[in-house]
Amino acid sequence: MKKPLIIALDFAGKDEVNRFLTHFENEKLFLKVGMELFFQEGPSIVYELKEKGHEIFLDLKLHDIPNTVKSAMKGLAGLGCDMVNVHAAGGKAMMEAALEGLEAGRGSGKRPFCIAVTQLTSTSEQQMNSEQLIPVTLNESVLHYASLAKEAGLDGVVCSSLEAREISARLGESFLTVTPGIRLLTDDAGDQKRVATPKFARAEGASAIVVGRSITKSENPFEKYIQCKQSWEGVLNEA
Ligand SMILES: O=c1ccn([C@@H]2O[C@H](COP(=O)(O)O)[C@@H](O)[C@H]2O)c(=O)[nH]1
Repeated sequence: MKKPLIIALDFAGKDEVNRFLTHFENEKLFLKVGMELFFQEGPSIVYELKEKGHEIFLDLKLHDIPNTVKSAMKGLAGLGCDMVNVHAAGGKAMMEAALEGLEAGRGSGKRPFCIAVTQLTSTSEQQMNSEQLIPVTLNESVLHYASLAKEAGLDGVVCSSLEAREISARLGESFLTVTPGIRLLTDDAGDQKRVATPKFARAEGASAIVVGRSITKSENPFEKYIQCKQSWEGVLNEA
């Protein structure tokens, strides 16, 4: 994977997506389809975006018993997306089952990358300790989930940029660290707790950044996309 900037298409439906994409006429993008859009539009949204030449991260964060996740992944494998994910909290057996499902469903096609969410970037250490009753540091929890994902054979994790460096150091550079919670310095963090700039994410060795509202809610989405891209590529001197 070539260090993509992935745009989170958190929209209610196709019309909004198509309106948004008019700002990106000749760009081939890496787009994230999440629950909001997929639950509204179903598989056709993936087919249509792929048809336009975009790469797709289908971010449905599966978390269920192994048998259910395996069957669901078998279905998702046929959609032609480039990346899918699960919650590492579902456990090693569930993650192994996800891979089995993807292998079973891919036919002659390429298996999409399969990554695991560690701790959501909207979770703080205090919240994790008090609500999930996980009595370790957030860093430890993320590293533990990342190790579990690696043992299960997954291709990488979703984590914040703050944990990317240590994950790569422990689990290897080829183990993907896909990092949401990305903001330029002047952007509002909103519900995100573990936030960083694209430039910081690159310095910490993140494999990919996921940017949603900073671009999608901007008055000039293309200009904001270019700013984020330049910060990610180290061209724009955003701290
Ligand atoms: O830990 C996670 C896992 C997934 N996400 C998703 O990324 C985008 C981020 O959107 P922003 O508007 O840039 O905050 C969103 O689709 C989340 O579902 C995440 O933020 N954190």
